[in-house]
Amino acid sequence: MKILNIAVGIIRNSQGEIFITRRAADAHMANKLEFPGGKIEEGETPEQAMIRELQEEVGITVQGATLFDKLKYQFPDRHITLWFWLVENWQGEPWGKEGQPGEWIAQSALNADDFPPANEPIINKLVQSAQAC
Ligand SMILES: Nc1nc2c([nH]c(=O)n2[C@H]2C[C@H](O)[C@@H](COP(=O)(O)OP(=O)(O)OP(=O)(O)O)O2)c(=O)[nH]1
Ligand SMILES: [Mg+2]
Repeated sequence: MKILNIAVGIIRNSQGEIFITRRAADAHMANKLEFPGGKIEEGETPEQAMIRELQEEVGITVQGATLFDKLKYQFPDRHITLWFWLVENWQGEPWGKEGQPGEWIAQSALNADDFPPANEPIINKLVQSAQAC
């Protein structure tokens, strides 16, 4: 059984859109949409890991982030803890630096079915808070 700690960024612009990428066809949760991010390495804090992953995967330099939520999820083959950071200040323009497709999607238009099942409460929280605006 794998135990993984994952840090991801919910990159939100001033129009209320979120930058989403698509996971590779050969990855765990293949072809699902995701918040860019990945595994927290030895000696890193969750925030440091998220900052590194966003530089590596989408080419931005995070300048400000707040913890949006933290949750645990059990897949059949792995137990993961996910740290979701809300990123509203950064330098650069996010793009799929590793060849993965990326796009801006209105926060209110996110669909939990497109994401790994672990993300469901987070997507619901984002959609509900968008509707309240
Ligand atoms: N990046 C990301 N991973 C997610 C999300 N939701 C979710 O369940 N996951 C899972 C899928 C994977 O099992 C794990 C993230 O691993 P990853 O493949 O992104 O890790 P990584 O970037 O460090 O990649 P690698 O070094 O293993 O190639 O977390 C999400 O929104 N974003
Ligand atoms: Mg990743």
